Amino acid sequence: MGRSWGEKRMRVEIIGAGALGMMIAASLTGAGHEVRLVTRTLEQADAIRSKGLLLSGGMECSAVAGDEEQVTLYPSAVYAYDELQQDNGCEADAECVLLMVKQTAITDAFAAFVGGRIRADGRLVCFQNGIGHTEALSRFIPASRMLLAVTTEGALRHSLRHVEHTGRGLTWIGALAPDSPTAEDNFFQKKLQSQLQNAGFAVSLSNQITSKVWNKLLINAVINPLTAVLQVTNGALIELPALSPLMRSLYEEACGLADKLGIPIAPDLWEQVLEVCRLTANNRSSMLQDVQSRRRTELDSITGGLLVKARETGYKLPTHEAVYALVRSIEQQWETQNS
Ligand SMILES: NC(=O)C1=CN([C@@H]2O[C@H](COP(=O)(O)OP(=O)(O)OC[C@H]3O[C@@H](n4cnc5c(N)ncnc54)[C@H](OP(=O)(O)O)[C@@H]3O)[C@@H](O)[C@H]2O)C=CC1
Ligand SMILES: CC(C)(CO)C(=O)C(=O)O
Repeated sequence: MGRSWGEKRMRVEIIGAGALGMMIAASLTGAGHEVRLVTRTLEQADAIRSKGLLLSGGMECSAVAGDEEQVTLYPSAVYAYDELQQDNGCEADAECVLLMVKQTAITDAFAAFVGGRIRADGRLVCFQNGIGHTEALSRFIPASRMLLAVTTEGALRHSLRHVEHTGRGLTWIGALAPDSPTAEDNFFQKKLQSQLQNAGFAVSLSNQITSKVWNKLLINAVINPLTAVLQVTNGALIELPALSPLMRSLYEEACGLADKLGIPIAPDLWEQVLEVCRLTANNRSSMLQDVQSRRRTELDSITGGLLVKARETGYKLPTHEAVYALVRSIEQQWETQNS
């Protein structure tokens, strides 16, 4: 008899217990999956081990909460990165590793660590915004074992263990190397889709995930740097008439590059950019949050990712060059102060 992808719970390892990692870990735990969560610090691992994850928000359609406004959930295991670096008997036995760190955390040493966490028949699913990370990871993990996820779910971290699900969205998942998928590849994707759906997420599979990644990249490349430079919420961008031509230039330059690279962009993407500004009007973009917390932003994977592709193809992105220099200068101010 054939296997059914909905029939069995998954054993999942989530690396990165930030906003997205804690929210998805809590939701999968609530749906009965075996979740191992990997934090950066021992302090956070201890906090979650002793008091659990606190999930709030988004409860109206959550699979875990019923009528509660917040729930506490205990993942099956929690480890700090350093603990897993030591030989502590925690095998790389998850069928699926969900990577939920920011692009800025993906150094060669970290990519090698992630490679060591994937079992021989396991899969890595990368949730990062932007581009460039798969090149670093594929030095340690075969491309055939990597999937990309693009999500418009919103999550906000309030403390080491409290996360708020700030907005329900959609998630697309697809293979990094979509040509000639095996029966095993198809089975895995359908199982992951079914299990995430059963944890309350709206998930679609895509055999054009690169195009989805680029559509989200273009949205981020228009919104994020401008909010970071101007220190305004997403909604303010469409309230300031003088910004409109600048946003449009960023958008058109990036569309021209995608076209040159043969990557399909949704015909209504400009309307989507404006719609994201309207729907998330009061939100601070992730880049603005990073700037305000003096953390290194994902600039190099968003605007910088476009600039790398442009250089490789001899394409010019003057407006993105200018915006890159502005955000990078903001980062350099505090790098100089801290050195
Ligand atoms: N938040 C959201 O709503 C969405 C986020 N995304 C994307 O998802 C990715 C994650 O975003 P988000 O969750 O917001 O980011 P966060 O910064 O909230 O979370 C990233 C987490 O990774 C942890 N981390 C860093 N290095 C390591 C390490 N060596 N081992 C284990 N953990 C590590 C960080 O730990 P520490 O805090 O201790 O430094 C942090 O908790 C980003 O690429 C983002 O663009 C996409 C869509 C929506
Ligand atoms: C879509 C947007 C701009 C929402 O804030 C985002 O993805 C981000 O902040 O990184």
